[in-house]
Amino acid sequence: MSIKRILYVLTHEISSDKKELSLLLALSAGQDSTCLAFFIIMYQKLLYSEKQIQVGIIYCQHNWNTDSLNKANYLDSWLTLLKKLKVNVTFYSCIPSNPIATEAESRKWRLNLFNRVAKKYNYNFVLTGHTLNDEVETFIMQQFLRGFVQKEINTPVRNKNYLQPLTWIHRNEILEICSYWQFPLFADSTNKSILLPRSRIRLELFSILKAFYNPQIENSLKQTIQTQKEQYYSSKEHELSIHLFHSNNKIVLNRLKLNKLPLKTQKLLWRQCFETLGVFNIGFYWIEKCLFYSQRKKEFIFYFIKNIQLEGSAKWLILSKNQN
Ligand SMILES: Nc1ncnc2c1ncn2[C@@H]1O[C@H](COP(=O)(O)OP(=O)(O)OP(=O)(O)O)[C@@H](O)[C@H]1O
Repeated sequence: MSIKRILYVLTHEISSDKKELSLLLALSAGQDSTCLAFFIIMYQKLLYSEKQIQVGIIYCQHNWNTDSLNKANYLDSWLTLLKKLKVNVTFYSCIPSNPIATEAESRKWRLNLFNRVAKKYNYNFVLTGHTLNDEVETFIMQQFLRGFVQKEINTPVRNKNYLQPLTWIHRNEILEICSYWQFPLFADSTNKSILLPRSRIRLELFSILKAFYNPQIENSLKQTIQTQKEQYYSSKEHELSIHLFHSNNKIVLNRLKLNKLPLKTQKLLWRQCFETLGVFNIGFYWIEKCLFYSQRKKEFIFYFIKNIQLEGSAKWLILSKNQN
């Protein structure tokens, strides 16, 4: 993996016409975000004559496992190194006011914190070190562990200013870069605990799939995810044009516009509508029902599971949730 290519991707991801740019990097001390930190610093140094780039590094010390203290010490030495290199970086080390018990809670806490710090100090972008493997593992969790980890895999506080510039690189390639450049790393013991669903997928499921079926399983899945994402974003664009009204318990759609969209897009849109009302992973059967009813020109009312109903008239379709 060439450094040039990574810097090229970074430049594209962080495309901004502004002369001044400020980036907040979420550093966990793991290999991926450490590697990203060094790339950002390189990017800052290389572009210094064209752009003024402010770099902030945020580390959240959630203390939900015993490694956190060691990590904090490790980060101190990392910072000393940055000072030696005369790098202009602002560092934010954050500790929760109350103890956090689980990984899911600490994740929620730190995402909120990233947003707050970015807003307060005017950072244009928040960058995380997610890799191709993280995306693939999340995909598997969404497919097979529905409901159980729904809260963990949904990231409600994210917004478009979140960048994940390493999602096209395999974790092993990052490790190679880190070893080659001898970046300081911290091995988080929780990454090895099969009690966490994500680690179990990585350490057990993928190792079996790789050994017996497809050594490139992550890359193959990544392509599927990419196609899904493209469909999702194109349906998001359509969504804006057919939504007339939209709240947590009611969505009004323009039936005529909806019926002009390709079937695939209509299906995705219905799925998104259910998700807006808090119903995730709606079955194919119900989506087919929506397609069937949206073709009907007569007035109708159809009751779904979970207090959801679909009402239709010649022009409108109203998907709503009964609160009682
Ligand atoms: N405690 C934390 N403080 C700040 N950012 C974090 C923290 N934990 C995770 N992140 C951010 O979220 C990304 C993905 O989180 P994940 O739990 O997969 O990290 P990790 O595997 O422990 O470390 P890394 O991704 O750096 O190898 C990290 O790359 C980092 O950008």
